[in-house]
Amino acid sequence: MATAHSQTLRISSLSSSSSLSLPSKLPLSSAFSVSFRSSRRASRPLVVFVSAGLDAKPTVLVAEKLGEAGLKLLKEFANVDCSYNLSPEELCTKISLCDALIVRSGTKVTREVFESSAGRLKVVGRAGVGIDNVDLAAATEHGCLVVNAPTANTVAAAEHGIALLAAMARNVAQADASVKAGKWQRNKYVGVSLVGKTLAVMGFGKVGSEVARRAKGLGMNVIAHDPYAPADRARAIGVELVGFGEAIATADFISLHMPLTPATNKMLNDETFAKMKKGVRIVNVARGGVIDEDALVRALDSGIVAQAALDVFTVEPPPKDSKLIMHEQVTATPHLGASTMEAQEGVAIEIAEAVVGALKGELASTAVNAPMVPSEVLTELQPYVDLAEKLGRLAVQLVAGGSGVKTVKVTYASARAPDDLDTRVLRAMITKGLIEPISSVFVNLVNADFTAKQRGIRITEERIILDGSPESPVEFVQVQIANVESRFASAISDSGEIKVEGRVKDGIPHLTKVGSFDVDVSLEGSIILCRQVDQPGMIGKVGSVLGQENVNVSFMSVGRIAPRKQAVMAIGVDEQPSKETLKKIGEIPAVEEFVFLKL
Ligand SMILES: NC(=O)c1ccc[n+]([C@@H]2O[C@H](COP(=O)([O-])OP(=O)(O)OC[C@H]3O[C@@H](n4cnc5c(N)ncnc54)[C@H](O)[C@@H]3O)[C@@H](O)[C@H]2O)c1
Ligand SMILES: O=C(O)[C@H](O)COP(=O)(O)O
Repeated sequence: MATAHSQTLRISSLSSSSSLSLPSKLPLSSAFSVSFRSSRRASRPLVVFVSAGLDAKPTVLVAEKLGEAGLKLLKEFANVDCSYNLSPEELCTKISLCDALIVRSGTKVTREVFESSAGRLKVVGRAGVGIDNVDLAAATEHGCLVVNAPTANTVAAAEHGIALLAAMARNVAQADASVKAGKWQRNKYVGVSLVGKTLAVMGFGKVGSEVARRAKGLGMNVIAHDPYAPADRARAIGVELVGFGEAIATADFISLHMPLTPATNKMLNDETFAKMKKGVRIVNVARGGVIDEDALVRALDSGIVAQAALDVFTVEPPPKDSKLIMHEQVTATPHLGASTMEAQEGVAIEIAEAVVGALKGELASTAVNAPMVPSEVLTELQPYVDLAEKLGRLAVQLVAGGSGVKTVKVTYASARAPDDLDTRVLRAMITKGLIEPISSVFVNLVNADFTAKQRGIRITEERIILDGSPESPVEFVQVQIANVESRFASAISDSGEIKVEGRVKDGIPHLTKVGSFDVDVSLEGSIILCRQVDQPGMIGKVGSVLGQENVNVSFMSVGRIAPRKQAVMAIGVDEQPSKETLKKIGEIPAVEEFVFLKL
């Protein structure tokens, strides 16, 4: 293998005029401007979700009632259209004029909504926890970020769960209706006590654990079932985590607090009701779909379930003649779990901040369909993110037309321990760099993996663990594209792949290797790569051709195998040289091949 040396020259400014057609047919510009700009800019968004031409205020459609404080925040940044009770058709019509949509649980954000938005919709904010009313797969495919407000209504939901538990046990709703009907039925509405009874909390997350804490205060014996909850968190509040079978078989009361997922759909059904203690009482403030409602009616009729208190239903609002709602042993509320003044103000602020942040290009910490990376990690990774995207852009432009990119290997060399380096953002940005120059697809952190998969590009990642101080997160990043031909033969490494490697120096991304040649050019503006026979005067010759067209050279570097043998010259240019100028470079006798690459 050739040992490549490199010499770096900083050249202030050279220029000229002339031309040549580009050796490849690759479209070099992308439909959207790129989110990561020159690392010399003072403050840059990490991810731009709004299309580039959007200099005017973005438009946010608020499709369900939102607290005033949240609306105020939104209005400071965006045009806010509050249109409630839209039909699905009206929503699809409006959405093409909106950059963000805010909903609660009452609006179905379907695939049709994303399709109708024609790419403009960049953020869906769910003012609450459950995102089962948003088609997440469709959102991801359309590069639309989904954020929720996961914490502000936790206490409200837990309090409602406890309210339903107590109201059910003491027949509060039924007795109230009876008194209002002019009756005085003291013997009919004898209840059951909570103290000393076993409550099974199904789903020991935010709401479930708050319900458990409160139920302990009421003197209940609380057990919980949650396959993903840490046992020590449960133990800390005196709750034992048990298996599903044990939970439903031993409980006097069951309270549901898991999300609706394919795994939890109709989790309580004929089979599971049959395994419960006769006379069990059930509370559901999670999602209606976790119970098979017809099976619950049967279980109530047979007495397996003595009572149910339900805030949520498979279809909301439920049909007026619903046997379940009309059942005497059922207490029902119209999805009120999150509906306290306090929770709604909190949720509105939480979602408004997340949506505004996302529209500004910040990564929301409550993103549902994008990697959640802590902001300090993002800040540290920022120049590497820039590097990653540019290496992807360079690598794909080196591929000869018709080769078809299928296999990409990314290597990160770092002194950090593998679990101390989150490469998801870097991989996404390399994918963005690889795909955007060759398609009209807008790639962001949300849809990068999906888009790569859809295009049949397999991206594998590898780590080189370096000795030494782990001060900087990454020493260098390599992008290799296998099984392709290159427009610039020197970009093919000894092992046969197109290879580009880069580093961050003083906060600025640099290209430091092309194929087997060491170079050093800062990744700003565009780049000309030239292979020539190493000889005196080459830098001057190329520089003066560019100078004649007033093309500003920002950086130049020569990597060579050995003195007077082949060398690769990397030239950073601020402007795009004309075809004539590129042709003149190609005509310099010692130049064997060259390529112009747009960053
Ligand atoms: N009625 C309302 O107005 C209202 C208000 C807030 C939340 N909710 C609903 O309550 C539920 C819980 O909300 P949260 O904020 O506590 O969410 P969370 O994500 O904090 O907790 C959900 C818990 O369910 C667990 N889980 C997942 N699959 C499970 C399974 N198969 N079996 C048992 N546990 C499982 C998870 O591990 C997690 O700990 C959600 O469905 C949410 O939509 C309803
Ligand atoms: O998942 C949630 O946050 C609750 O179900 C609340 O839904 P809502 O915002 O429609 O009240």
